[in-house]
Amino acid sequence: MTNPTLKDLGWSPFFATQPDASGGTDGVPMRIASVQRNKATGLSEQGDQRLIYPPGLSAGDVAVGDWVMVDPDTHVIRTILDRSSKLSRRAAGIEAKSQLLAANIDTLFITTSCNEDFNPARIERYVVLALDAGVSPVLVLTKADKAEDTQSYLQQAQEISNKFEAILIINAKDPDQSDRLRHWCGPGRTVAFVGSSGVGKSTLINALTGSEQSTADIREDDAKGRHTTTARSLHFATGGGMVIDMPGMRELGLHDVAGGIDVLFDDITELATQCKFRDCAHISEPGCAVLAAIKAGTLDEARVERWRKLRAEDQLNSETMGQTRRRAREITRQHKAVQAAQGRFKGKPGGKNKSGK
Ligand SMILES: Nc1nc2c(ncn2[C@@H]2O[C@H](COP(=O)(O)OP(=O)(O)OP(=O)(O)O)[C@@H](O)[C@H]2O)c(=O)[nH]1
Ligand SMILES: [Zn+2]
Repeated sequence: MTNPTLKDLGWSPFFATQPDASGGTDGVPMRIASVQRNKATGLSEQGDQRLIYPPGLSAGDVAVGDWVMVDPDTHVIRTILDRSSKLSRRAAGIEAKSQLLAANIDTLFITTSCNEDFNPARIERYVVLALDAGVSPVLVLTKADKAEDTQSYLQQAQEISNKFEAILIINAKDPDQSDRLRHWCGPGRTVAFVGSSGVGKSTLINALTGSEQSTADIREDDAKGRHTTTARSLHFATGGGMVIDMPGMRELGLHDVAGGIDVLFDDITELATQCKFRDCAHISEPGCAVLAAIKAGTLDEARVERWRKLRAEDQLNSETMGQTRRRAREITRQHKAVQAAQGRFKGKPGGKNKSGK
């Protein structure tokens, strides 16, 4: 492939007009293709480049899909440009930390199969993630060739949400069918895949990028499948557009997605405003409009239960992560104060400040 143009890589006026990009500096814009602990890979019109994190910036601050301005001589990242969209989750593990998943995505392909993998609660999580980030969700139902009744899956999917930009039912192994995804991969567009292991994400990504990443055959008795890839990465789709692979996402802990929950469950959100008590928990309160709708048969109780759980999880995670962030800020503040004091002690007023900012 000849070198891509910035536009091929997804560069747009949204990025070009940011002060850090257009401020007359000699920084070079690059798109992050992979993030490792000690380095990142950036793509530019000159090809790919190994990038270095400056002091104060670490791998956790940079997402695959990010646009960064890079020092052309040292290849040190100068700034991360504002993101048009950002996907993050609560990092796996007990510590309440946010983990960046991907940035500057236009479409999220929520992938599941027409079999036991199809799970409304999981699909809703992904939809909330996308809607909250302002990313368009497209539901891709794979293994249609193995299902007896694909229509029932379509119907269930429609009941989950009317916010999907499209619902595709396909055999991911048939190139004519996987080609339908190209509609969202035009030049300059960026798409990402999420879904359980073994649902066909690699098969679809390989079809779009024309490359041969390894796809492991899952055993029928191994419901979780086997993970063949572990790191997130950005690839070119043949015919234009970019694809972000996000493997190994066994858990999707949500945080700070109240807006996305409100949009996905807008009917319940609207009803809840009519409850008698403002702080109604919709469990047993008198005058609860949500419970009344369930009783009248106009609202699915299981869906309300999932809505309640998602809201509770989001509130808990957002709160604990807010505390972690505040604590981290406090530690940084104290650290800076100590550095400044030491700087003064050595006769350097205010401590050292190389950037001059
Ligand atoms: N019959 C059929 N098989 C499929 C379809 N999609 C995927 N497969 C097969 O299912 C297996 C798993 O597919 P992958 O593409 O590796 O799934 P994945 O989602 O990338 O899985 P991880 O890499 O573990 O996250 C492979 O053997 C695929 O060939 C489909 O639509 N129909
Ligand atoms: Zn209520």
